[in-house]
Amino acid sequence: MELTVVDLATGRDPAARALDRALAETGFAAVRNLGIDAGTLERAFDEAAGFFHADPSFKARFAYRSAAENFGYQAPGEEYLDPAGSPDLKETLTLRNLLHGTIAPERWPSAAFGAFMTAFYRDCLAAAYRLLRLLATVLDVPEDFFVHCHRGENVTLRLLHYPPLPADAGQLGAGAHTDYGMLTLLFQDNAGGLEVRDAGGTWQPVTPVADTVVINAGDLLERWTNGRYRSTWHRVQPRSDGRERFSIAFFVDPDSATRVKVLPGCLAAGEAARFAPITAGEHVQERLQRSHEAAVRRPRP
Ligand SMILES: O=C(O)CCC(=O)C(=O)O
Ligand SMILES: [Fe+2]
Repeated sequence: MELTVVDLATGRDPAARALDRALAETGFAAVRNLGIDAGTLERAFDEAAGFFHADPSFKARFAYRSAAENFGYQAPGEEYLDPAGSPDLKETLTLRNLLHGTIAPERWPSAAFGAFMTAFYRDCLAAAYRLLRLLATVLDVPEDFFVHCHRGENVTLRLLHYPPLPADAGQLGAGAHTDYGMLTLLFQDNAGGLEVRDAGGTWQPVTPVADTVVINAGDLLERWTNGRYRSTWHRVQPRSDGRERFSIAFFVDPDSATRVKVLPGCLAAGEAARFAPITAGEHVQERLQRSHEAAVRRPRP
């Protein structure tokens, strides 16, 4: 499946219209000229490779402690993005809420790594704000409506590594899931493996498009728009060809206290809201807990 390309260099209104169409049709888009420097992105992948290729005992020093904190390293088999399925084969370093001075120095593999990732996170958030402002124009809310409720408390940078394991029947690199929040930015190498479930229920491999960033709508954006934008199911196939895969996800999730209620502009006259209002923090925590508790409830296969 070729994702619709949304080029931010085409100007505000054309870009907003293209973004609206892509999110309404598939929930996914490939964004060009998002404003992330190519050299910075390359370094982010290099830093991720350096970390994931380190000794398991080193990585374990930065272990993920709880879904409430949502920060730290998880080895392959620790997370179930599909809580009803097998554990994911990926390993991850999750970096949440980097701009508010809450991260203790010992939680970082090194001070330089922490400084770089914090700067990269800031760049990603600025890029995400450009998209949030475009969405505000199409959804007929004040320009900073979404920016104001994404100050960063739940905004999360996540480094992912899919090791080159032999194919393992029934077990995925990342299990089938929808994303929990507003939007996700996904940077990937050219290894492929990402699949999106189309409207007919068929899994479609997503062809990587050079110099674009994949974005997708999450559950809360689906709720805000009364389903106009779909929080589309996706998954990642395991690496079975001896190659490894790296990706970097940036989850743009609303601050916990945000009340997510269907926007009036997304309801036609007389149309009922399909979703009850919900608090963002509760939804995101509930989804995080489920994907992590599966590992506690069930023995490893
Ligand atoms: O690694 C990828 O390409 C996708 C990962 C993903 O969907 C997620 O972490 O939510
Ligand atoms: Fe995802």
